[in-house]
Amino acid sequence: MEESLQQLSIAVAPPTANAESSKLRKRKKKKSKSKLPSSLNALANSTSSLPSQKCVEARFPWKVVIRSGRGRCAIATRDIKAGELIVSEQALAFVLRSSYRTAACHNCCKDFTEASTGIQCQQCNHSFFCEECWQVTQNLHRDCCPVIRKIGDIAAQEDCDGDLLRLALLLGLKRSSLFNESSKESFDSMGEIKGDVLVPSFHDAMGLQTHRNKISASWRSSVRKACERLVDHAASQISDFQNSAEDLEYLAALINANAHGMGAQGVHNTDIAIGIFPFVSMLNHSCRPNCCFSSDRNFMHVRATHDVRNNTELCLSYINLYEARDTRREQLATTKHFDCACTRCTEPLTSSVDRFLEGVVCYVKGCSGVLVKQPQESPAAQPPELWQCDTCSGILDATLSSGQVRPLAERPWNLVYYAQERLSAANLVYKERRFKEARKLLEDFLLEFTGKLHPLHVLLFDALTPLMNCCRVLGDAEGGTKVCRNIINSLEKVLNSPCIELANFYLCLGEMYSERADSVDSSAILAKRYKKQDSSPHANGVILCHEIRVHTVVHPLKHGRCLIHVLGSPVNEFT
Ligand SMILES: C[S@@+](CC[C@H](N)C(=O)[O-])C[C@H]1O[C@@H](n2cnc3c(N)ncnc32)[C@H](O)[C@@H]1O
Repeated sequence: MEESLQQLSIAVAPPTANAESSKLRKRKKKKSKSKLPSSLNALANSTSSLPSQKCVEARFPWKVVIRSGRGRCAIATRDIKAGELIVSEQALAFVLRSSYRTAACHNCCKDFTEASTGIQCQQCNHSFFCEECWQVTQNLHRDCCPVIRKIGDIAAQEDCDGDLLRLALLLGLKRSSLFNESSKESFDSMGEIKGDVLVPSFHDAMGLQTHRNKISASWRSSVRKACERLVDHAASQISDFQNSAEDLEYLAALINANAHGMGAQGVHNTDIAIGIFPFVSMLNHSCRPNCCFSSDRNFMHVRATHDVRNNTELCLSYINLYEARDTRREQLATTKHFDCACTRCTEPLTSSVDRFLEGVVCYVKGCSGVLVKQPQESPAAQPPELWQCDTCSGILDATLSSGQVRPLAERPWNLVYYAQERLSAANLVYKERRFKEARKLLEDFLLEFTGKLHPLHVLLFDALTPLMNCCRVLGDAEGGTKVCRNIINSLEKVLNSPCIELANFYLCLGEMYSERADSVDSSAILAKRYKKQDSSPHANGVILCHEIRVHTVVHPLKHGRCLIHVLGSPVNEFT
């Protein structure tokens, strides 16, 4: 889910499907007899059905079942091999993020290139289309274009996310078309399979979670005001706009709980758009997922990253997984409004890899264990905290004799605090693009805290990516390669490889080998070596793993490397 949406994170009043703005009510009396069909109301409150689930079962190896505490889940209906396609789905609706609105077509999400920059709508000035889409959608777009033009102002004045409002408007239009007799899409229309792709209907989105009762009051207030203004404007501009402010609020909450980022082709790690994919949304989150998703234009593809047994739940990750357990759980609770019940979050901390991510090296002489912070009764409790070693079982608190502990400044809670401060200072310099200084600060930070914090500690890990980038910007591809290898090493120990995070860093590694090969002109021998490394098992690992993400996207790989399908093989076999 997207950061800006998360910041707004949500609180939407329960939709009173029959409540509508007075203006719309008046308008409907005059213009339209249609009202929200009762069966649609029923779907909106249902958590038990996915209206078009027969389509899934007919084409893909999973079905939807309900599990207590997790709602609907996607369950494998046979053994699935790593790399197999779980689902391909066309977006029910999507919007380009405002900062990338010139990057791709607003109808099919195809990237623009230097040669073809897209046609800008001269009415709203916001939307861009490729030539093919402009031919077929310009009339449809003109209907909602005056409203789209207005959304920027409404969002700014009501302190609300414009992209969220645009997507809510598009979903609202889908909803209207369901019971608009003149529309081609009839109320009975259901999702369908076209070719190998699921094309959802609005029905399929209606049972999605919204967590409206858990949303903050400030979000509710700003989104509510923005939706009221949006509805007033839309009702005066769009014929048969059958949505009240409550309806749009409901859709905004649904978007916040379910929207997926969509990446730019050829640029890893960049979400240029957000979209709603009701079938993909059936997959719950796990901090140890067995599937991953990738987007290609306005399609989302999910693949298994591991072999999966029949009857096993299929899960994706909604968040960054190289985070401490508490941080992950807090992120999911505040931005997605649920308490994660995945296996990684519920296994005992003492035997989980999670203990290393916040662990401090044990102070007891001769012990190679890790001190783990013990759960406190109140999460807001102040230090001294209680830390216990996972190996010698030594307990560390403020009362420990001075012989056993390092100076006060190095007690775990102080140590972690100082490390955080130092890393934040270094990151500030990095963000100001003072790369030389930032590199020095990051290297000093690592020097000081390696050996004190556990080698897999998130703070040490978090220093590595900016350090690698500094090396690259400063032209030190060799230094960058070393740091990248450290990142991969930590990721492989912590995450359920192969996974997207690993794939991205393998790709970086391959790119850096390419850069090194290209930059070496004096020594043919060195260039040959780098080229060899570039096409080495490591680099193959990049391709094999990365392909999960870019399955249908041709990534600009150098030296004519081709994408090979060996997704079933764990990355380790290639390192
Ligand atoms: C995208 S939906 C997934 C489908 C959902 N279970 C349903 O019934 O529609 C995300 C929601 O599913 C539930 N969920 C997903 N992953 C979960 C997890 N690891 N633990 C508990 N609940 C989870 C939460 O309610 C979350 O807001």
